[in-house]
Amino acid sequence: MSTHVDFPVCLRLRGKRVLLIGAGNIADERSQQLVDAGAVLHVVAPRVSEVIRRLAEEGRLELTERPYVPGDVRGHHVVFVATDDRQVSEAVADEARGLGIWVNAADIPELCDFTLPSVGRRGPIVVAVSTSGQAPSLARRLRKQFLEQVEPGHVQLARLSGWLRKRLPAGAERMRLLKQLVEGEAGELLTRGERKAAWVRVRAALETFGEKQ
Ligand SMILES: C[C@@]1(CC(=O)O)C2=NC(=C\c3[nH]c(c(CCC(=O)O)c3CC(=O)O)Cc3[nH]c(c(CC(=O)O)c3CCC(=O)O)/C=C3\N/C(=C\2)[C@@H](CCC(=O)O)[C@]3(C)CC(=O)O)/[C@H]1CCC(=O)O
Ligand SMILES: NC(=O)c1ccc[n+]([C@@H]2O[C@H](COP(=O)([O-])OP(=O)(O)OC[C@H]3O[C@@H](n4cnc5c(N)ncnc54)[C@H](O)[C@@H]3O)[C@@H](O)[C@H]2O)c1
Repeated sequence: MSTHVDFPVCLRLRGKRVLLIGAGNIADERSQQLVDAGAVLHVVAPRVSEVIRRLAEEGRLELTERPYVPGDVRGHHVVFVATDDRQVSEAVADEARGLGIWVNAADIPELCDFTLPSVGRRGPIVVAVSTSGQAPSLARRLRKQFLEQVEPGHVQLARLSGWLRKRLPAGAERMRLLKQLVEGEAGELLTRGERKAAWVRVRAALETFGEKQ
């Protein structure tokens, strides 16, 4: 049994050119996630699902309705293949590899430069579970369980931390304050839904911000 582990990252795809070959069931969810992430998405496929057609009509992706042809991959940062034809997936992966462009082939690990974890979201919080390719359906089950543990208070806490990050100058004191926000009383109160009491603690901490520098 393989003992390797994959290296997890969160890609910032806003404005990046992404190619998706195939427009069926698997491509549906991929295209929605990629468009939500702000990717400039180009889909190539002869048969197109309703979801992808609607996204194209809304101008949220570019659609080319024909089979893949060599040359399609050039000019993209990353490529996803989700076709029902293994030979097509191999040809796309070959072209991508020749150009040094990273490729994911749905359900074909040996063609993948990266694999996809099972993903769930609550606001800015992302739960992603990988099993290093061993058990995708377990990844899905665990993702659902972990996501249930993310409370509305956690989402508020993440948003508050993000808001403070933008407003306070970076440095040791900000780091201390944000760590204290999450690990201390304010975080505990927010997680329990006691927003007013939490805000009193945050204001007190902000009033003394700058004095300890
Ligand atoms: C997590 C998720 C993300 C996503 O796809 O978005 C994902 N697969 C999901 C579901 C799923 N896939 C399969 C089943 C049927 C049960 C089963 O076979 O176990 C189910 C369960 C279901 O459908 O409920 C079949 C399957 N998948 C792969 C193989 C090939 C092989 O193992 O050799 C086969 C056999 C094909 C065959 O037999 O022909 C391979 C991969 N699938 C991966 C990701 C990557 C590893 C992720 C990890 O490390 O955990 C990797 C390596 C490559 C990749 O695709 O990136 C998504 C859940 C999304 C969600 O949360 O809903
Ligand atoms: N749908 C599932 O739940 C599921 C589960 C496990 C594995 N898979 C695997 O994932 C892959 C994709 O499944 P799916 O359900 O999305 O298939 P699908 O039949 O819904 O869609 C296949 C897509 O591939 C496109 N395609 C075919 N030949 C092409 C070519 N030459 N160039 C470009 N596009 C081409 C088709 O036009 C279509 O849009 C398959 O290998 C399937 O075995 C799917």
